[in-house]
Amino acid sequence: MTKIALQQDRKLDAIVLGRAGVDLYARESNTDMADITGFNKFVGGSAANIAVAINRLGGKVGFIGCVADDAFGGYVKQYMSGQGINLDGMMTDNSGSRTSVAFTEMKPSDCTVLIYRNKASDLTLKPEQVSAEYIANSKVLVVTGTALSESPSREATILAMQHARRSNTLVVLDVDYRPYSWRTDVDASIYYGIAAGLSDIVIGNREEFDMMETVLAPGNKDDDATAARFLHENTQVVVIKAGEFGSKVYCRDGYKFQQGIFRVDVQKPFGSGDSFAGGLIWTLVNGGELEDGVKHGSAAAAINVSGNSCTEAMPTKEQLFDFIETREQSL
Ligand SMILES: Nc1ncnc2c1ncn2[C@@H]1O[C@H](COP(=O)(O)OP(=O)(O)O)[C@@H](O)[C@H]1O
Ligand SMILES: O=C(O)C[C@@H](O)[C@H](O)C(=O)COP(=O)(O)O
Repeated sequence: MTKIALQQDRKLDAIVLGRAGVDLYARESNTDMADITGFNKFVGGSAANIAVAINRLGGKVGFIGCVADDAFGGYVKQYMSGQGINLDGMMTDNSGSRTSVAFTEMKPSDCTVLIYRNKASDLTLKPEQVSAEYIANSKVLVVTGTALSESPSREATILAMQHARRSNTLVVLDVDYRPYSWRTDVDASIYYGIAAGLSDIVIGNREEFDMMETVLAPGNKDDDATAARFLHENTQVVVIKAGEFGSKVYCRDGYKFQQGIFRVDVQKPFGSGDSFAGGLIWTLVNGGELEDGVKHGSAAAAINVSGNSCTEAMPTKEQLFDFIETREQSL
């Protein structure tokens, strides 16, 4: 079994950096966007989803990001602080930017998600708004990679990672690659390469690692070779997710293992990656083994894809353990 060394004497378990926005989920299931008659409103955005996932399991969570100075920004902050998430690192931008908004169909597969991110507020985060002291108060800094796609958020994100390294705060990179956010895959692979080198743990799916290998190993599809390539500089663990095929985990000392999925009745495919990261990180900050973390992440993801949203479908600790126990008993 593998333990990840963490600083224990910290006020926060994890700070998540990236976007928090509004998710509007179709009221009707299995209906095309053109025929949907209305949407239900939730807080979403990859980083907010991960923050809520860790918080719902019982972790103490902070956030670094930015929303617009408008009603949607107010709604996002009200929801997150209402959940008990510390928002000392959450900025409000009044330059005319807009809080990120996603509209989704509700289908088990081939599900359209339209994300409105013109002049997105989260990408206005500035280096001078990132506090070294705040990050030094947390066991883990979780970076969601879309924050690297544009300046000044890109510089703010790299600075946050450098602060974390200096204060022995464990750095986790969730690749969170949204192709339309980037000019080219070459640009993306360069900045993701820098961020991966600053990270202790890198979590991504095959397509995301393909993008990160654009320059160094174009066309590579071999997970073992990918892991070997990324297990350098500060990186101790590489997690390669594969949706319904589960995930593979590689450690710096050569140890590797796989985790399968928990089969459920899927309502929508999105939210899986964010709940997976939440379950994994929550386990590690509580001193759990990496193998248990990946199992908890997989279970949290299965619960989430069978739910009606991302944030509100994140499980509590009791729901997570009940789910795992029930599934294992029925094997
Ligand atoms: N249909 C599914 N049923 C159960 N678990 C799933 C399903 N899809 C994904 N998962 C779980 O969520 C994890 C992350 O999902 P994946 O789709 O690979 O991430 P991402 O959304 O970042 O691409 C998977 O490794 C798996 O454990
Ligand atoms: O990430 C977003 O901006 C919107 C999310 O909340 C959204 O619902 C989503 O697509 C999450 O998907 P995931 O990255 O597959 O977990």
